[in-house]
Amino acid sequence: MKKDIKSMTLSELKEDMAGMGEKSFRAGQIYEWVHVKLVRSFDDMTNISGELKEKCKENYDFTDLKEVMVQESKVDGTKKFLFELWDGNMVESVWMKYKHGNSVCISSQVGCRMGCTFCASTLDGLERSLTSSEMLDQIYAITRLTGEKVSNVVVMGTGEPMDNYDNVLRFIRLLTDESGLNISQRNITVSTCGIVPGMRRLAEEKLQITLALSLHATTDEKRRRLMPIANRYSLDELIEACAYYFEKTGRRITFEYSLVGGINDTNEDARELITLIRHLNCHVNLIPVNPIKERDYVSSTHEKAVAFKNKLEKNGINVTIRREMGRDIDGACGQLRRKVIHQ
Ligand SMILES: C[S@@+](CC[C@H](N)C(=O)[O-])C[C@H]1O[C@@H](n2cnc3c(N)ncnc32)[C@H](O)[C@@H]1O
Ligand code: SF4
Repeated sequence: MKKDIKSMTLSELKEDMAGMGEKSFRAGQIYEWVHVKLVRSFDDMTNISGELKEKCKENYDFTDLKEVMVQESKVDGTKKFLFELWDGNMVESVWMKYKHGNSVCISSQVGCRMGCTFCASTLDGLERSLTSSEMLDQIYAITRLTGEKVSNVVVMGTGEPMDNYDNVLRFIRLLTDESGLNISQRNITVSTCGIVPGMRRLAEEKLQITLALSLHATTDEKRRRLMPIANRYSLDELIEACAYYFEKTGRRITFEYSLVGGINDTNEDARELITLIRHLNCHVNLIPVNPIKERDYVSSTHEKAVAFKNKLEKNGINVTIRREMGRDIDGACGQLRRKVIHQ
């Protein structure tokens, strides 16, 4: 079986080159073509001999994505890309322009098996996990297509990163490698629905990335109604895992809280949330839920969202209402892919 060259570290590639009787600087050249110059095939590597290119083609797969569709928001310029993978599966990625730089939201799996009731990504279950190279490809393709540098990456598209732990970790190491795109760890956020062993394992890696926890409810009972994963891990365990992440990394936790009208946006919910997290070094991101047509959840009103935010703020909690990016372009992740595969 061929190896996936884009998922290999520079030292792994050096070892391989030595095994092929090549000089080690060749590994550096190839790595630069792949991860800095972002070429799409061995044939584009102009300083590599024909003979070595052939050897590489025999030994390695070179992943690439096919752009299927782009939607551009007329409101804020956000672009949503639908890409086709080598096996015909599709993934979505989103490009957002902020004052501090360009951010890309990538998918980590094709579909998801976590079953959160408000999420379009899980409606068809999990197809498969993405390789590290397929996660990098989303960023590399968007960089080529927009002609602009990406400075921030959020693993918040379709999929549960902790359900694909090893590939996600390798992806982060490659993305932050100084011989590659060299994106700062501090500019990377990984969002999880709350798989406690994965969160603790990530804490042990002592990376400087931000861990975002999709909380969405303040009691176990309410959370179980929204997110099946809450049957496996209690809020107490989750909060302890968050404290552990901070203890190991010094990075404050982000709590994602999608406001669903009449479900989790009351005054009482705000009070319970304060009690739950006030002892933690954290930030809360309130996200008015993006309704999907398969479910009858509605977004909280703007007034409710502001009242919720004010209550948290008065109690000393850092909080923002997330700017809704690209609502006019099938904003909730997983919607565009479903629209295309079910048409
Ligand atoms: C799609 S998930 C992917 C990362 C990870 N699986 C998780 O749940 O955190 C990213 C974020 O989008 C949120 N989300 C999913 N569906 C949404 C919707 N319809 N409206 C608003 N947020 C949504 C999730 O709760 C989560 O906070
Ligand atoms: S919110 Fe995250 S974990 Fe839940 S179904 Fe969607 S992608 Fe999966």
